[in-house]
Amino acid sequence: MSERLGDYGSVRHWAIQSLFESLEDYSEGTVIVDAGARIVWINARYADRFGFADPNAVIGRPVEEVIPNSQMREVVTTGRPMLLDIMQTRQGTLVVTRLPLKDDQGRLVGAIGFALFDEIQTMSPLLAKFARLNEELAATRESLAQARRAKYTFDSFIGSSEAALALKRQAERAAQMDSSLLLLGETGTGKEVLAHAIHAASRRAHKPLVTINMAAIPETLLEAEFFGVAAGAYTGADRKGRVGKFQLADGGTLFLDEIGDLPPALQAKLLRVLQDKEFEALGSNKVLQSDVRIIAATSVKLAEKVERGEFRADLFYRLNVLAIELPPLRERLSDLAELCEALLDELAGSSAAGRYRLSHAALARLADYDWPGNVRELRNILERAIMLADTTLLDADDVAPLLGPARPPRGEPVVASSHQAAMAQFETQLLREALAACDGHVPSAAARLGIGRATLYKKLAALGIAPR
Ligand SMILES: Nc1ncnc2c1ncn2[C@@H]1O[C@H](COP(=O)(O)OP(=O)(O)OP(=O)(O)O)[C@@H](O)[C@H]1O
Repeated sequence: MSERLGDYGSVRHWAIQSLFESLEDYSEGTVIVDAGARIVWINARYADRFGFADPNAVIGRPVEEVIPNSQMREVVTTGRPMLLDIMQTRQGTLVVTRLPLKDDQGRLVGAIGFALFDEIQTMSPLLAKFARLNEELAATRESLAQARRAKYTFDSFIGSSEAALALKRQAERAAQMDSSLLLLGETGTGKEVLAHAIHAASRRAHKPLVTINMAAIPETLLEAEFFGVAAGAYTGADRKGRVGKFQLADGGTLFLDEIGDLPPALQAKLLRVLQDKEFEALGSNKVLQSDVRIIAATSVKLAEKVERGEFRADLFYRLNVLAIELPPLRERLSDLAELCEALLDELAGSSAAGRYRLSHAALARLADYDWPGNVRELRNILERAIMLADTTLLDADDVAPLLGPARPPRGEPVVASSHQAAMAQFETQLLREALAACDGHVPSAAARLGIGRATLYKKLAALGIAPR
Protein backbone atom coordinates (compact mmCIF):
# COMPACT_ATOMS: atom_id res chain seq x y z
CA MET A 1 0.00 0.00 0.00
CA SER A 2 2.78 2.42 0.97
CA GLU A 3 4.41 1.67 -2.39
CA ARG A 4 1.21 2.67 -4.13
CA LEU A 5 1.13 5.84 -2.01
CA GLY A 6 4.43 6.78 -3.62
CA ASP A 7 2.70 6.88 -6.98
CA TYR A 8 1.58 10.48 -7.23
CA GLY A 9 -0.83 9.81 -10.10
CA SER A 10 -2.87 7.31 -8.08
CA VAL A 11 -2.74 9.41 -4.91
CA ARG A 12 -4.02 12.43 -6.79
CA HIS A 13 -6.80 10.41 -8.31
CA TRP A 14 -7.88 9.08 -4.88
CA ALA A 15 -7.57 12.49 -3.33
CA ILE A 16 -9.90 13.99 -5.95
CA GLN A 17 -12.35 11.14 -5.54
CA SER A 18 -12.26 11.23 -1.71
CA LEU A 19 -12.61 14.98 -1.66
CA PHE A 20 -15.63 14.84 -3.90
CA GLU A 21 -17.24 11.97 -2.04
CA SER A 22 -16.63 13.44 1.40
CA LEU A 23 -18.03 16.82 0.42
CA GLU A 24 -20.91 15.20 -1.38
CA ASP A 25 -21.71 13.00 1.64
CA TYR A 26 -21.36 15.55 4.36
CA SER A 27 -22.48 18.73 2.71
CA GLU A 28 -26.02 20.00 2.44
CA GLY A 29 -25.93 19.67 -1.33
CA THR A 30 -23.88 19.54 -4.51
CA VAL A 31 -24.54 21.00 -7.93
CA ILE A 32 -22.56 20.89 -11.19
CA VAL A 33 -23.16 23.32 -14.05
CA ASP A 34 -21.76 23.53 -17.58
CA ALA A 35 -19.93 26.48 -19.10
CA GLY A 36 -23.29 28.14 -19.78
CA ALA A 37 -24.34 27.79 -16.11
CA ARG A 38 -26.96 25.17 -16.91
CA ILE A 39 -27.37 22.37 -14.41
CA VAL A 40 -25.61 19.18 -15.45
CA TRP A 41 -26.08 17.33 -12.20
CA ILE A 42 -27.53 18.02 -8.75
CA ASN A 43 -27.83 15.62 -5.85
CA ALA A 44 -31.26 14.69 -4.61
CA ARG A 45 -30.78 16.39 -1.23
CA TYR A 46 -30.02 19.73 -2.83
CA ALA A 47 -32.80 19.53 -5.42
CA ASP A 48 -35.24 18.69 -2.64
CA ARG A 49 -34.17 21.74 -0.63
CA PHE A 50 -35.29 23.93 -3.54
CA GLY A 51 -38.59 22.12 -3.98
CA PHE A 52 -37.74 19.58 -6.70
CA ALA A 53 -38.54 16.01 -5.64
CA ASP A 54 -36.88 14.64 -8.79
CA PRO A 55 -33.35 15.90 -9.48
CA ASN A 56 -33.60 14.90 -13.12
CA ALA A 57 -36.37 17.46 -13.59
CA VAL A 58 -33.88 20.33 -13.30
CA ILE A 59 -31.13 19.07 -15.59
CA GLY A 60 -30.43 21.52 -18.40
CA ARG A 61 -32.10 24.48 -16.66
CA PRO A 62 -30.23 27.71 -15.92
CA VAL A 63 -28.93 27.38 -12.37
CA GLU A 64 -30.68 30.56 -11.11
CA GLU A 65 -34.10 29.06 -12.00
CA VAL A 66 -33.48 26.38 -9.41
CA ILE A 67 -31.19 28.14 -6.91
CA PRO A 68 -32.31 31.79 -7.11
CA ASN A 69 -29.23 33.45 -5.56
CA SER A 70 -26.66 31.15 -7.12
CA GLN A 71 -23.32 32.72 -8.13
CA MET A 72 -22.22 29.72 -10.24
CA ARG A 73 -22.56 31.81 -13.41
CA GLU A 74 -19.91 34.17 -12.03
CA VAL A 75 -17.51 31.26 -11.54
CA VAL A 76 -17.96 29.96 -15.10
CA THR A 77 -17.59 33.50 -16.44
CA THR A 78 -14.45 34.47 -14.52
CA GLY A 79 -12.92 31.02 -14.03
CA ARG A 80 -12.15 32.01 -10.44
CA PRO A 81 -13.21 29.94 -7.41
CA MET A 82 -15.26 31.33 -4.53
CA LEU A 83 -13.76 29.36 -1.71
CA LEU A 84 -16.13 30.52 1.00
CA ASP A 85 -19.32 32.51 0.62
CA ILE A 86 -22.59 32.97 2.40
CA MET A 87 -25.72 32.51 0.31
CA GLN A 88 -29.15 33.59 1.46
CA THR A 89 -31.97 31.37 0.25
CA ARG A 90 -35.63 31.29 1.13
CA GLN A 91 -34.85 28.01 2.87
CA GLY A 92 -32.18 29.60 5.11
CA THR A 93 -28.58 30.73 5.02
CA LEU A 94 -25.99 28.46 3.44
CA VAL A 95 -22.23 28.51 3.66
CA VAL A 96 -21.06 27.54 0.17
CA THR A 97 -17.94 26.91 -1.85
CA ARG A 98 -17.82 27.12 -5.67
CA LEU A 99 -14.99 25.81 -7.82
CA PRO A 100 -14.36 25.98 -11.57
CA LEU A 101 -14.23 22.64 -13.43
CA LYS A 102 -11.55 22.19 -16.06
CA ASP A 103 -11.00 19.39 -18.61
CA ASP A 104 -7.73 17.54 -19.28
CA GLN A 105 -6.48 20.44 -21.42
CA GLY A 106 -7.24 22.92 -18.67
CA ARG A 107 -10.25 24.43 -20.48
CA LEU A 108 -13.07 25.69 -18.32
CA VAL A 109 -16.03 23.39 -18.82
CA GLY A 110 -18.24 24.30 -15.91
CA ALA A 111 -18.29 24.65 -12.14
CA ILE A 112 -19.10 22.61 -9.06
CA GLY A 113 -20.76 24.03 -5.96
CA PHE A 114 -21.09 22.57 -2.48
CA ALA A 115 -23.38 23.89 0.22
CA LEU A 116 -21.04 23.11 3.13
CA PHE A 117 -23.53 23.61 5.91
CA ASP A 118 -26.75 25.37 6.56
CA GLU A 119 -26.39 26.03 10.23
CA ILE A 120 -24.61 29.29 10.23
CA GLN A 121 -24.45 28.90 14.02
CA THR A 122 -21.71 26.33 13.42
CA MET A 123 -19.59 29.32 12.62
CA SER A 124 -20.82 31.35 15.54
CA PRO A 125 -17.79 30.81 17.83
CA LEU A 126 -15.61 32.04 14.99
CA LEU A 127 -17.93 34.92 14.17
CA ALA A 128 -18.23 35.85 17.86
CA LYS A 129 -14.45 35.94 18.16
CA PHE A 130 -14.23 38.04 15.02
CA ALA A 131 -16.87 40.45 16.34
CA ARG A 132 -15.08 40.72 19.70
CA LEU A 133 -11.72 41.41 18.03
CA ASN A 134 -13.38 44.03 15.86
CA GLU A 135 -14.85 45.72 18.93
CA GLU A 136 -11.48 45.67 20.66
CA LEU A 137 -9.86 47.17 17.59
CA ALA A 138 -12.45 49.93 17.44
CA ALA A 139 -11.99 50.69 21.16
CA THR A 140 -8.20 50.78 20.82
CA ARG A 141 -8.46 53.07 17.81
CA GLU A 142 -10.82 55.34 19.70
CA SER A 143 -8.55 55.59 22.75
CA LEU A 144 -5.54 56.25 20.52
CA ALA A 145 -7.48 58.92 18.67
CA GLN A 146 -8.43 60.44 22.00
CA ALA A 147 -4.79 60.46 23.09
CA ARG A 148 -4.01 62.28 19.88
CA ARG A 149 -6.59 64.98 20.39
CA ALA A 150 -5.55 68.34 21.78
CA LYS A 151 -5.34 68.33 25.57
CA TYR A 152 -5.43 72.12 25.91
CA THR A 153 -7.32 75.03 24.40
CA PHE A 154 -6.60 78.76 24.57
CA ASP A 155 -8.56 78.86 27.84
CA SER A 156 -5.99 76.48 29.36
CA PHE A 157 -3.27 79.04 28.71
CA ILE A 158 -3.48 81.11 31.87
CA GLY A 159 -2.51 84.77 31.90
CA SER A 160 -4.07 88.16 31.28
CA SER A 161 -0.96 90.34 31.39
CA GLU A 162 -0.38 92.45 28.29
CA ALA A 163 2.35 89.97 27.25
CA ALA A 164 0.08 86.95 27.69
CA LEU A 165 -2.84 88.56 25.84
CA ALA A 166 -0.62 89.63 22.93
CA LEU A 167 0.74 86.08 22.79
CA LYS A 168 -2.75 84.56 22.68
CA ARG A 169 -3.83 86.97 19.94
CA GLN A 170 -0.79 85.99 17.88
CA ALA A 171 -1.46 82.28 18.48
CA GLU A 172 -5.12 82.63 17.50
CA ARG A 173 -4.05 84.18 14.20
CA ALA A 174 -1.50 81.40 13.67
CA ALA A 175 -4.28 78.82 14.21
CA GLN A 176 -6.09 80.18 11.15
CA MET A 177 -3.02 79.65 8.97
CA ASP A 178 -1.47 76.46 7.71
CA SER A 179 2.20 77.34 7.38
CA SER A 180 4.94 75.96 9.62
CA LEU A 181 5.15 77.59 12.99
CA LEU A 182 8.07 77.88 15.38
CA LEU A 183 7.44 78.34 19.10
CA LEU A 184 10.37 79.90 20.94
CA GLY A 185 10.69 80.18 24.66
CA GLU A 186 12.55 78.99 27.71
CA THR A 187 11.74 75.62 29.18
CA GLY A 188 8.38 75.47 30.96
CA THR A 189 6.92 78.61 29.35
CA GLY A 190 3.97 76.68 27.89
CA LYS A 191 5.07 75.91 24.32
CA GLU A 192 3.38 72.52 24.39
CA VAL A 193 0.21 74.00 25.90
CA LEU A 194 0.14 76.58 23.12
CA ALA A 195 0.79 74.01 20.37
CA HIS A 196 -2.23 72.01 21.58
CA ALA A 197 -4.38 75.14 21.75
CA ILE A 198 -3.39 76.17 18.23
CA HIS A 199 -4.19 72.73 16.85
CA ALA A 200 -7.53 72.70 18.68
CA ALA A 201 -8.48 76.06 17.15
CA SER A 202 -7.31 75.16 13.64
CA ARG A 203 -9.23 73.57 10.77
CA ARG A 204 -7.27 70.40 11.55
CA ALA A 205 -8.77 70.05 15.04
CA HIS A 206 -10.78 66.93 14.17
CA LYS A 207 -7.59 65.20 12.96
CA PRO A 208 -4.71 63.95 15.15
CA LEU A 209 -2.13 66.01 16.97
CA VAL A 210 1.02 63.90 17.12
CA THR A 211 4.13 64.81 19.11
CA ILE A 212 7.74 63.81 18.69
CA ASN A 213 10.21 64.95 21.33
CA MET A 214 13.70 65.09 19.82
CA ALA A 215 15.39 65.26 23.22
CA ALA A 216 13.59 62.22 24.60
CA ILE A 217 14.20 59.74 21.76
CA PRO A 218 17.65 58.27 21.05
CA GLU A 219 19.10 59.41 17.74
CA THR A 220 19.14 55.87 16.35
CA LEU A 221 15.37 55.50 16.79
CA LEU A 222 14.29 58.93 15.61
CA GLU A 223 14.15 58.16 11.91
CA ALA A 224 11.83 55.18 12.46
CA GLU A 225 9.73 57.36 14.75
CA PHE A 226 9.37 59.96 12.00
CA PHE A 227 8.85 57.81 8.93
CA GLY A 228 7.95 54.31 10.16
CA VAL A 229 9.43 50.93 9.33
CA ALA A 230 8.34 48.58 6.55
CA ALA A 231 7.20 45.12 7.66
CA GLY A 232 10.05 42.62 7.47
CA ALA A 233 12.73 45.30 7.27
CA TYR A 234 14.07 44.39 10.72
CA THR A 235 14.01 41.53 13.12
CA GLY A 236 12.81 41.93 16.70
CA ALA A 237 10.25 44.43 17.88
CA ASP A 238 9.91 46.13 14.49
CA ARG A 239 9.48 42.86 12.56
CA LYS A 240 5.83 43.61 11.81
CA GLY A 241 6.63 47.13 10.74
CA ARG A 242 5.57 50.36 12.35
CA VAL A 243 3.65 53.39 11.18
CA GLY A 244 5.64 56.61 11.43
CA LYS A 245 4.40 59.75 13.14
CA PHE A 246 4.26 61.60 9.82
CA GLN A 247 1.64 59.14 8.65
CA LEU A 248 -0.22 59.05 11.97
CA ALA A 249 -0.56 62.83 11.84
CA ASP A 250 -1.94 62.82 8.27
CA GLY A 251 -4.49 65.61 7.96
CA GLY A 252 -3.54 66.93 11.39
CA THR A 253 -0.62 68.57 13.15
CA LEU A 254 2.84 67.23 13.90
CA PHE A 255 4.38 68.85 16.97
CA LEU A 256 8.18 68.63 16.91
CA ASP A 257 9.32 69.40 20.44
CA GLU A 258 12.93 70.40 21.14
CA ILE A 259 13.63 70.69 17.43
CA GLY A 260 17.07 72.11 18.27
CA ASP A 261 18.13 68.60 19.31
CA LEU A 262 17.39 67.12 15.86
CA PRO A 263 20.59 65.40 14.64
CA PRO A 264 22.10 66.77 11.37
CA ALA A 265 21.30 63.68 9.25
CA LEU A 266 17.65 63.93 10.16
CA GLN A 267 17.61 67.68 9.64
CA ALA A 268 18.35 66.97 5.98
CA LYS A 269 15.63 64.30 5.77
CA LEU A 270 13.04 66.46 7.49
CA LEU A 271 13.79 69.32 5.13
CA ARG A 272 13.22 67.05 2.16
CA VAL A 273 9.85 65.89 3.50
CA LEU A 274 8.76 69.46 4.17
CA GLN A 275 9.68 70.41 0.61
CA ASP A 276 8.30 67.39 -1.25
CA LYS A 277 5.57 66.28 1.19
CA GLU A 278 6.73 62.73 0.42
CA PHE A 279 8.74 60.18 2.34
CA GLU A 280 9.55 56.49 2.53
CA ALA A 281 9.38 54.17 5.52
CA LEU A 282 12.68 52.57 6.58
CA GLY A 283 13.33 49.46 4.52
CA SER A 284 10.75 50.37 1.88
CA ASN A 285 10.89 52.23 -1.40
CA LYS A 286 7.17 52.90 -1.54
CA VAL A 287 6.61 56.64 -1.58
CA LEU A 288 4.13 57.80 1.05
CA GLN A 289 2.41 61.14 1.26
CA SER A 290 1.23 63.00 4.30
CA ASP A 291 -0.51 66.33 4.71
CA VAL A 292 0.63 67.69 8.06
CA ARG A 293 1.04 71.08 9.59
CA ILE A 294 4.32 71.39 11.45
CA ILE A 295 4.55 73.18 14.76
CA ALA A 296 8.11 73.05 16.07
CA ALA A 297 9.26 74.23 19.49
CA THR A 298 12.64 75.01 20.93
CA SER A 299 13.94 76.26 24.23
CA VAL A 300 17.44 76.83 22.89
CA LYS A 301 18.25 79.84 20.75
CA LEU A 302 17.89 78.20 17.37
CA ALA A 303 19.20 81.20 15.41
CA GLU A 304 22.46 80.95 17.39
CA LYS A 305 22.69 77.25 16.60
CA VAL A 306 22.31 78.16 12.94
CA GLU A 307 25.14 80.69 13.24
CA ARG A 308 27.36 78.09 14.88
CA GLY A 309 26.59 75.68 12.04
CA GLU A 310 24.79 73.22 14.35
CA PHE A 311 21.37 73.62 12.73
CA ARG A 312 20.71 73.86 9.00
CA ALA A 313 19.81 77.39 7.95
CA ASP A 314 17.46 76.15 5.18
CA LEU A 315 15.48 74.02 7.65
CA PHE A 316 15.40 76.88 10.14
CA TYR A 317 13.86 79.21 7.53
CA ARG A 318 11.31 76.59 6.53
CA LEU A 319 10.17 76.09 10.11
CA ASN A 320 10.36 79.77 10.94
CA VAL A 321 7.70 80.90 8.43
CA LEU A 322 5.69 82.02 11.45
CA ALA A 323 7.34 82.39 14.84
CA ILE A 324 5.89 83.07 18.26
CA GLU A 325 8.03 83.91 21.25
CA LEU A 326 6.70 82.92 24.66
CA PRO A 327 7.80 85.28 27.42
CA PRO A 328 9.52 83.83 30.47
CA LEU A 329 7.52 83.91 33.69
CA ARG A 330 9.81 86.56 35.21
CA GLU A 331 8.65 88.93 32.46
CA ARG A 332 4.97 88.46 33.20
CA LEU A 333 4.92 88.34 36.97
CA SER A 334 1.55 90.12 36.99
CA ASP A 335 0.14 86.71 35.91
CA LEU A 336 1.63 84.99 38.95
CA ALA A 337 -1.47 85.22 41.17
CA GLU A 338 -3.78 83.96 38.41
CA LEU A 339 -1.38 81.15 37.52
CA CYS A 340 -1.01 80.08 41.16
CA GLU A 341 -4.76 80.02 41.62
CA ALA A 342 -5.31 77.88 38.52
CA LEU A 343 -2.40 75.54 39.28
CA LEU A 344 -3.41 75.11 42.95
CA ASP A 345 -6.96 74.23 41.89
CA GLU A 346 -5.65 71.78 39.33
CA LEU A 347 -3.23 70.21 41.81
CA ALA A 348 -5.80 69.87 44.56
CA GLY A 349 -8.17 68.23 42.08
CA SER A 350 -11.04 66.73 43.99
CA SER A 351 -8.95 66.26 47.14
CA ALA A 352 -10.81 66.47 50.42
CA ALA A 353 -8.56 69.29 51.64
CA GLY A 354 -10.48 71.74 49.42
CA ARG A 355 -9.02 74.85 47.83
CA TYR A 356 -5.46 75.90 48.56
CA ARG A 357 -4.61 79.61 48.62
CA LEU A 358 -1.45 81.69 48.97
CA SER A 359 -0.98 84.50 51.48
CA HIS A 360 0.17 87.92 50.20
CA ALA A 361 3.57 87.29 51.72
CA ALA A 362 3.89 83.94 49.95
CA LEU A 363 2.96 85.53 46.63
CA ALA A 364 5.49 88.32 47.23
CA ARG A 365 8.17 85.71 47.94
CA LEU A 366 7.32 83.88 44.70
CA ALA A 367 7.48 87.14 42.76
CA ASP A 368 11.02 87.65 44.12
CA TYR A 369 12.32 84.56 42.44
CA ASP A 370 13.54 84.53 38.84
CA TRP A 371 11.92 81.24 37.70
CA PRO A 372 14.48 79.64 35.38
CA GLY A 373 12.09 76.68 34.95
CA ASN A 374 9.10 79.01 34.41
CA VAL A 375 5.51 77.75 34.83
CA ARG A 376 6.62 74.12 35.11
CA GLU A 377 8.87 75.01 38.03
CA LEU A 378 6.06 77.04 39.60
CA ARG A 379 3.77 74.03 39.32
CA ASN A 380 6.38 71.73 40.90
CA ILE A 381 6.99 74.11 43.77
CA LEU A 382 3.28 74.53 44.48
CA GLU A 383 2.83 70.77 44.36
CA ARG A 384 5.55 70.27 46.97
CA ALA A 385 4.26 73.14 49.09
CA ILE A 386 0.80 71.49 49.19
CA MET A 387 2.31 68.18 50.28
CA LEU A 388 4.31 69.79 53.08
CA ALA A 389 1.78 72.37 54.32
CA ASP A 390 -0.43 71.84 57.38
CA THR A 391 -3.17 74.23 56.28
CA THR A 392 -4.77 75.21 52.99
CA LEU A 393 -3.47 78.78 53.29
CA LEU A 394 0.15 78.65 52.16
CA ASP A 395 2.44 81.24 53.70
CA ALA A 396 5.87 82.59 52.73
CA ASP A 397 7.48 80.03 55.07
CA ASP A 398 5.82 77.23 53.15
CA VAL A 399 7.29 78.27 49.80
CA ALA A 400 10.57 80.02 50.67
CA PRO A 401 12.55 76.84 51.48
CA LEU A 402 11.55 75.38 48.15
CA LEU A 403 12.89 78.31 46.15
CA GLY A 404 16.33 79.50 45.22
CA PRO A 405 19.61 77.70 45.00
CA ALA A 406 19.69 74.31 46.61
CA ARG A 407 21.06 74.00 50.11
CA PRO A 408 24.72 72.97 50.36
CA PRO A 409 25.08 69.22 50.70
CA ARG A 410 24.99 67.83 54.17
CA GLY A 411 26.91 64.80 55.35
CA GLU A 412 29.91 63.46 53.54
CA PRO A 413 32.77 65.91 53.24
CA VAL A 414 34.65 65.97 49.99
CA VAL A 415 37.38 63.39 50.39
CA ALA A 416 38.95 62.44 47.10
CA SER A 417 42.30 61.14 46.11
CA SER A 418 42.85 63.30 43.06
CA HIS A 419 41.75 66.59 41.59
CA GLN A 420 39.80 64.73 38.92
CA ALA A 421 37.97 62.57 41.48
CA ALA A 422 37.19 65.60 43.62
CA MET A 423 35.76 67.44 40.62
CA ALA A 424 33.62 64.43 39.69
CA GLN A 425 32.34 64.18 43.26
CA PHE A 426 31.53 67.88 43.32
CA GLU A 427 29.80 67.75 39.95
CA THR A 428 27.76 64.70 40.94
CA GLN A 429 26.43 66.53 44.01
CA LEU A 430 25.74 69.68 42.03
CA LEU A 431 23.81 67.87 39.30
CA ARG A 432 21.88 65.74 41.79
CA GLU A 433 20.74 68.84 43.65
CA ALA A 434 19.74 70.65 40.49
CA LEU A 435 17.72 67.62 39.38
CA ALA A 436 16.09 67.27 42.78
CA ALA A 437 15.08 70.94 42.68
CA CYS A 438 13.48 70.41 39.28
CA ASP A 439 11.75 67.12 40.07
CA GLY A 440 14.11 65.24 37.79
CA HIS A 441 13.19 67.35 34.74
CA VAL A 442 16.45 67.57 32.81
CA PRO A 443 15.72 70.70 30.69
CA SER A 444 14.72 72.69 33.81
CA ALA A 445 17.81 71.47 35.67
CA ALA A 446 19.96 72.48 32.71
CA ALA A 447 18.38 75.95 32.68
CA ARG A 448 18.94 76.25 36.41
CA LEU A 449 22.61 75.31 36.02
CA GLY A 450 23.03 77.58 33.00
CA ILE A 451 24.18 74.77 30.71
CA GLY A 452 22.64 73.21 27.59
CA ARG A 453 20.39 70.21 28.06
CA ALA A 454 22.46 68.04 25.71
CA THR A 455 25.52 68.85 27.83
CA LEU A 456 23.62 67.92 30.96
CA TYR A 457 22.44 64.63 29.46
CA LYS A 458 26.05 63.79 28.57
CA LYS A 459 27.33 64.67 32.03
CA LEU A 460 24.59 62.59 33.68
CA ALA A 461 25.46 59.61 31.51
CA ALA A 462 29.19 60.03 32.20
CA LEU A 463 28.63 60.26 35.96
CA GLY A 464 26.08 57.44 35.96
CA ILE A 465 23.25 59.56 37.37
CA ALA A 466 19.66 58.63 36.47
CA PRO A 467 17.48 61.76 36.04
CA ARG A 468 14.67 60.37 38.24
N1 LIG B 1 0.28 79.69 30.41
C1 LIG B 1 0.12 78.53 31.08
N2 LIG B 1 -1.04 78.29 31.71
C2 LIG B 1 -1.21 77.15 32.42
N3 LIG B 1 -0.30 76.20 32.56
C3 LIG B 1 0.87 76.39 31.97
C4 LIG B 1 1.14 77.55 31.18
N4 LIG B 1 2.39 77.46 30.70
C5 LIG B 1 2.86 76.29 31.15
N5 LIG B 1 1.97 75.65 31.91
C6 LIG B 1 2.17 74.37 32.60
O1 LIG B 1 3.57 74.22 32.77
C7 LIG B 1 4.00 72.92 32.43
C8 LIG B 1 5.00 72.98 31.29
O2 LIG B 1 4.40 73.48 30.12
P1 LIG B 1 4.88 73.06 28.67
O3 LIG B 1 5.21 71.61 28.68
O4 LIG B 1 3.87 73.55 27.71
O5 LIG B 1 6.22 73.89 28.56
P2 LIG B 1 7.28 73.90 27.38
O6 LIG B 1 7.56 75.33 27.08
O7 LIG B 1 6.80 73.06 26.26
O8 LIG B 1 8.54 73.24 28.10
P3 LIG B 1 9.82 72.44 27.49
O9 LIG B 1 10.57 73.40 26.61
O10 LIG B 1 10.61 72.08 28.70
O11 LIG B 1 9.27 71.26 26.77
C9 LIG B 1 2.76 72.15 32.10
O12 LIG B 1 2.41 71.45 33.26
C10 LIG B 1 1.72 73.18 31.77
O13 LIG B 1 0.48 72.73 32.15
